[in-house]
Amino acid sequence: MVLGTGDGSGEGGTEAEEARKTAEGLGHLTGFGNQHSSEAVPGALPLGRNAPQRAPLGLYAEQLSGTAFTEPRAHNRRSWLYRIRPSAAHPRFLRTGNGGLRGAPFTETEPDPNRLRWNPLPDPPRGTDFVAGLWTLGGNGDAAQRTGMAVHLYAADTSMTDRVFGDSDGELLIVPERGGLLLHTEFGLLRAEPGHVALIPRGVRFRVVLLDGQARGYVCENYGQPFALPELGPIGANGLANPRDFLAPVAAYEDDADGRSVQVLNKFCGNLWAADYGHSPLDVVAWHGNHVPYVYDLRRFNVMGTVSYDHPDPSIFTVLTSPSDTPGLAGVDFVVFAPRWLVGEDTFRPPYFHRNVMSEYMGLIEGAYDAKAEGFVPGGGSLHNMMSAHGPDRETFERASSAELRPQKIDDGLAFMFETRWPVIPTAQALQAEHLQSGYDEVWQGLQRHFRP
Ligand SMILES: O=C(O)Cc1cc(O)ccc1O
Ligand SMILES: [Fe+2]
Repeated sequence: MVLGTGDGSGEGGTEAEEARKTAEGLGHLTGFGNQHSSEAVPGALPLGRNAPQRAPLGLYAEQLSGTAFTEPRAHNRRSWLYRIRPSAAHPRFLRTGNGGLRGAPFTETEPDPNRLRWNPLPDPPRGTDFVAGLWTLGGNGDAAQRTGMAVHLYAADTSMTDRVFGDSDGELLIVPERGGLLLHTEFGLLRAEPGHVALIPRGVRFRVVLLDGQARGYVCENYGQPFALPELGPIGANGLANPRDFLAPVAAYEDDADGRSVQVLNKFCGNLWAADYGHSPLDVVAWHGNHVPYVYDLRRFNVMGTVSYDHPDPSIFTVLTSPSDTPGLAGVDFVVFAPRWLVGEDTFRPPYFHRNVMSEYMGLIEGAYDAKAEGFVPGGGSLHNMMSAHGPDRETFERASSAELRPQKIDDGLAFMFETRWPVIPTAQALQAEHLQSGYDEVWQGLQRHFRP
């Protein structure tokens, strides 16, 4: 597929309608971590070698490495791109404004043990695109050490046209809450609707077209090892997120007339840098490899749970995990609370009261969450940092303690969690935000004394 460059004036419909038509007709490749390959023009992919003396069709060969050359095969991520011009053909990057974006290390505020909860981001000023609409809530680790993560939110009302974004600091797990996204990446196009997640690997350039005229959601920026599927252990060979439900794009390229200027925004060690390319950097005609973007529909998650008693730990809901050097201890896990049946006998069924060494940022994509009767709303989020006491609010506790324990379908919501081994240090803007809720502690007030010795 050869693509227009999206100046928003396509004939026969609005930009959003055109984009939706494109999004609905997209092909894709399936599987997680595969060695995929794709060519938009037959013969563009060299056979039998990666770097022939002259690449086919006059293309330039370029390797994009997401892991060190020498990492074990099981972890190694790299792709070969065959493009109209090499990425190296660019002028100097210059610093540009970071807007609401912040990076690790997070040192603006004193680490705060309090439980915090936010309402959704306010609507953005008109003309805000995805990158301009990014707003960092907090994070941990150090981008320069390739450890830790950041929690960002975004609110946008405008498509990116003459600019693309790439993140040297980490991969981006995008969780749309409102408005579909059409992601034009170096590898081709992906459609991500609310209820899907999209992953843009470290360094991969992309621009975001809005399918519904406005968009809102969450982003987990993972500075550490790339997200992988969790081991299944005694669960067996199937279940949780099944590899074949991950969709990678097929090759599609933009071929501009010379002279068009495209701004490439690069996030590097927390700051934004910009360079004007004289061509579209989304000019990859063919590619192969496993450092690739993908989307996953969270409703495909094969939920496991108890069929006897007790509330299983939410690690059973892990979609993707970024491992650390310590087995079982994730830099960050992405966990989904998807529709499921609750059947536990003599069991307090909602999430239990707990204090956790891991830090939990939670967001809501739609509906409600079974631990919170009120105040945790779609587009909002909560932060329960290392060892902070939390769990069901008063209303949920009272209801669930006396509920009749019939099999019960939870199908009125889609919540998720970024769970990380280090505390999430809020940014100054997150602590000063008008949409930070006051009085969150009150949801646990009034839990009665029931002790009868
Ligand atoms: O705090 C939360 O709501 C997340 C969570 C859910 C659950 O089912 C068990 C533990 C846990 O931290
Ligand atoms: Fe929790």
